[in-house]
Amino acid sequence: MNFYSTNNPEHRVSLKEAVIKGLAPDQGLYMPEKIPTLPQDFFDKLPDLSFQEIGYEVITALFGEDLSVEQIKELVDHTLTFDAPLVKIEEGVYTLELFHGPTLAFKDFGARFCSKLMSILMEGEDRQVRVLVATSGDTGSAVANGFYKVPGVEVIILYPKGKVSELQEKQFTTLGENISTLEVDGVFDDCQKMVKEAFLDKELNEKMLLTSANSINIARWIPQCLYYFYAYSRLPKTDKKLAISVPSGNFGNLGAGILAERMGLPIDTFIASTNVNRVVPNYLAGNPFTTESSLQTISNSMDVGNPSNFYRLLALFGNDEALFRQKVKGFYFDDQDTINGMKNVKQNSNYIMDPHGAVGYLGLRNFRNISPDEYVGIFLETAHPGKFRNVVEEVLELKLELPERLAKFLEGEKKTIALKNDYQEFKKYLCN
Ligand SMILES: Cc1ncc(COP(=O)(O)O)c(C=O)c1O
Ligand SMILES: N[C@@H](CCOP(=O)(O)O)C(=O)O
Repeated sequence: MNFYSTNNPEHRVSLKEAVIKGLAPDQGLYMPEKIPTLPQDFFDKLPDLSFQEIGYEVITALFGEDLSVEQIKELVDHTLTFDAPLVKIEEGVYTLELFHGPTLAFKDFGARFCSKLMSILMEGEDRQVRVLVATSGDTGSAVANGFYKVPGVEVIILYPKGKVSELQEKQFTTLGENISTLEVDGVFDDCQKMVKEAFLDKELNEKMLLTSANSINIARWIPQCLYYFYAYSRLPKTDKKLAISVPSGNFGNLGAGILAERMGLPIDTFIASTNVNRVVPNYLAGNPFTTESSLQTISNSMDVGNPSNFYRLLALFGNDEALFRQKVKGFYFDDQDTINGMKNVKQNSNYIMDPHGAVGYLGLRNFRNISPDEYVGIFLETAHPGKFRNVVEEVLELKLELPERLAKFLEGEKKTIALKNDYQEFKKYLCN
């Protein structure tokens, strides 16, 4: 299958080119030229399939023309090595825990898939690839982990100084080897802008092979649709309509959910839940889409004012804005709302949410307040609360037990390079 650019549907490239380039030359995002619909018998048998079996079928439908059966099996088996349990929080409300992977965040699914797919596509080539990543916290750690010590790959992570949690920072600045990190004097959107500029810099691209492991890259974005199928498969049988709330920043995760729905998964409504970086909820409320400088919040990984995936969301609805606004509802919450949500759920359900999951929970609660009996809802819990332990411990007045694989990062020594918020400085770094 070929992939087109959201900026120009005539511009089409192969799977390999879309993955290796990451971003289209016209700055558009690559999209599958056709979205396959899965057959009804796949949906009928979903509850009986394992996560991996679901993965084989979905990935075959999307990449079956380009990859062999063995390659698809290798990819899915490498990605789905941990579970994503669906946990009941209260009547009609479930959370899908996406934090059981190596770095305890949902990005682990996409990062593992991306690194394996790149190695499959680059097999037999002796070119060195440089993977550039902009992160507000979790992408950096997941990608660093997913590509750690992978031969022929160098990863360079840009992150905003002082705006990621202590544990997130430790997870990507302490590894060394093929992972380098740049601490940028700016916000996440500045990091993202510099990375995108590098992909479009002709001079730079003549000297080196650059690619992305952010959700702009289809190899990071598409596999995120797998756990929506899995969530649906594990939901107790119900006649109610399904609403899924996605705590969002760069909107790759929500986009992957919409992709699953376009492939036939019966999700009635999506809820785009954000912190005060509310450009998408503003748009969904009927305003024109505008970007803003990002604001710092306690759900820091969602502090994005210029979400990369906005035009991909629109493309998934055939650029039909009315349909987009009908299918996706937006809500935003400030830090005090988030704190109250975390406290209420701990008190009423004895469940500890991280601040991002809490924003997802609140979006679902607001939506269900409108018509509670019609819907069953799932909100995505996108990171382990321990990654944001300072916030969680203070809000809930408790001491969190850190999983061992998280605690061990605290022992490592942070190694990073300070970088001005200036593209020329970044380019100089890359050329040295
Ligand atoms: C914990 C957490 N929740 C939510 C998000 C938002 O996801 P997306 O950027 O796909 O909207 C992120 C960052 O991507 C994250 O790290
Ligand atoms: N919230 C993200 C920002 C980058 O998102 P991505 O999905 O486009 O990689 C982060 O955790 O870094």
